[in-house]
Amino acid sequence: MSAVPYDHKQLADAAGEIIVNVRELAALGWTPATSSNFSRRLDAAHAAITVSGRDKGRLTEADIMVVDLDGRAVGSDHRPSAETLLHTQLYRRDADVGCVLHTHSHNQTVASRLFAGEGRVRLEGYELLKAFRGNATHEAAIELPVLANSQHMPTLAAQVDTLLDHGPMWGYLIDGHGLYAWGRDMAEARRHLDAFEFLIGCELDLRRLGVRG
Ligand SMILES: CSCCC(=O)C(=O)COP(=O)(O)O
Ligand SMILES: [Zn+2]
Repeated sequence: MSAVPYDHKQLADAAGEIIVNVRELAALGWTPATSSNFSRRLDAAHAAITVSGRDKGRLTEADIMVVDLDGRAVGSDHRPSAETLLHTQLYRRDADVGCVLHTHSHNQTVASRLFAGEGRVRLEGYELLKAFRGNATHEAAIELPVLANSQHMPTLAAQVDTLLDHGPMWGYLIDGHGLYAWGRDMAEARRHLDAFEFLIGCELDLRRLGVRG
């Protein structure tokens, strides 16, 4: 058995994929001021995740580390993301989850404030709803939950667990904070993240135009 219980090639591949994708997200302005965190499953017991506090627009391999699914660092002295539990809970719960992306875009943050009272953003009537796994038609509605912010990750994780008990979902907002989105792999997680961002932007514009709200 090797000294570290995960495949180094898999880690290098995952780190490369995270770096390329997060660079794009940072260029869009979705990761301001070192915010946001990103992870990819490595195997049944490990995930690669961003080191806490790093500038997500300038990630290198040294900014990606390995955690077990209890969020403990594996083979590294660095501190994993302060929000690691919100990643590992999804990997633990569903073997199909392969990638978790968390961003703090302007739209996500404004929408989280605007819709916190309702506890959700209802997304309905958009062709782009087909971007979400399992949604074959624009006629289906998606409810994007908005959770109260907390610095206590077990509190947030417990709320997410309760939501997931009620059916599949691909993301949630945290009030005044940002968006979590996930998928089977990086491509699917990106598609979900991009679709949420676009649809949230549409809902905000409709309110600015006085069409809704
Ligand atoms: C400066 S952003 C505050 C923490 C946060 O919300 C975040 O997404 C980044 O935390 P991390 O520990 O993953 O760098
Ligand atoms: Zn955050």
